[in-house]
Amino acid sequence: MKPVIALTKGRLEKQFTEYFKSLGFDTTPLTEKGRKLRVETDDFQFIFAKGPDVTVYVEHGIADLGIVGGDILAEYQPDVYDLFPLPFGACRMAVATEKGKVWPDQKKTIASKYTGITKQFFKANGESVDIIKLEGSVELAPILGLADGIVDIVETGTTLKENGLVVDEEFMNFSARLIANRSHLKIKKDALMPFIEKLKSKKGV
Ligand SMILES: Nc1ncnc2c1ncn2[C@@H]1O[C@H](COP(=O)(O)OP(=O)(O)OP(=O)(O)O)[C@@H](O)[C@H]1O
Ligand SMILES: O=P(O)(O)OC[C@H]1O[C@H](OP(=O)(O)OP(=O)(O)O)[C@H](O)[C@@H]1O
Repeated sequence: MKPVIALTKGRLEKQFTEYFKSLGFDTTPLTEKGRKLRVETDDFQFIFAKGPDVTVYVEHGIADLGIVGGDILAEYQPDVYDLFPLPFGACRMAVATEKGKVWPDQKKTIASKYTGITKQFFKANGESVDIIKLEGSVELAPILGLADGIVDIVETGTTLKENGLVVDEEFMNFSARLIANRSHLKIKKDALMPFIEKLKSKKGV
C-alpha cells in the first residue's frame, strides 16, 4: 500500500506541489487532477481537504501524513505527531483594527476564524473579550461595525491595507508543517521514513 498524504486544498496544495516537484517527484497527477479529491502518483496516494479536516484524517489514520498550516495545529490541537516545519506557507497571526481607531474602554469585541487562538491570546494578556466566530473575509467585521478588531493571518499585509486596517500586534509565526499519524509512524516506519527524511533534508523551494 502506498503511503497516504492528506494535503490542505488551495494555497498550501499549490506550494506543496512546487516543493514536491523540486524534490524530483512527478507532479502531473497533482497538477492535472481537476476536481478529483484523491489522486495517486507512482509513490503516494494524495487526498485533498480543508486544513482542519486534514488533521482529522491524519488523527484517525486514514492518512499517514498531512500537510497543514501551523495555525490549524495551534487552533485545533489535534492528537498527531507534529514533525517539522516546511519551507512554505509562512504567515503571522495578528490583532488588527481600523486605522486611527481607539480601542473602547469597555470589553472589546474581536472577530476571528481562530476563536481558540484569540481566547488564549487575550487571556494570556489578562483581558476578557467577546469573540465572534467568522469563516472568512474577517477584515469586514471592524469596517462594518460587527467587531472592534480582528485576529487573523497576515502575510503580505495587502488585505489589511486595502481594507483600511492596521496591525495592532503580531503574536505568532507559522509555516506549513508535516504531521503524521502517531501509530502509523511506528507501524509503517519503513514506508514513511525515506519520504520524511527527504522532506527534512531540503530547506527551500
Ligand atoms: N495569506 C496567507 N499567506 C500565507 N499562508 C496563508 C495565508 N492565508 C492562509 N495561509 C496558510 O494556508 C493555509 C490554508 O489557507 P487557505 O486560505 O488556502 O485556506 P482557508 O483559510 O481554509 O480558506 P478557504 O476557506 O478559502 O479554503 C492556512 O491554514 C495557513 O496556514
Ligand atoms: O496579508 P495578506 O497577504 O493579504 O494575506 C492575508 C489574508 O489571507 C487570508 O485570507 P484568504 O485569502 O485565505 O481568504 P479568507 O478571508 O476567506 O480566509 C487571511 O485570512 C487574510 O485575509
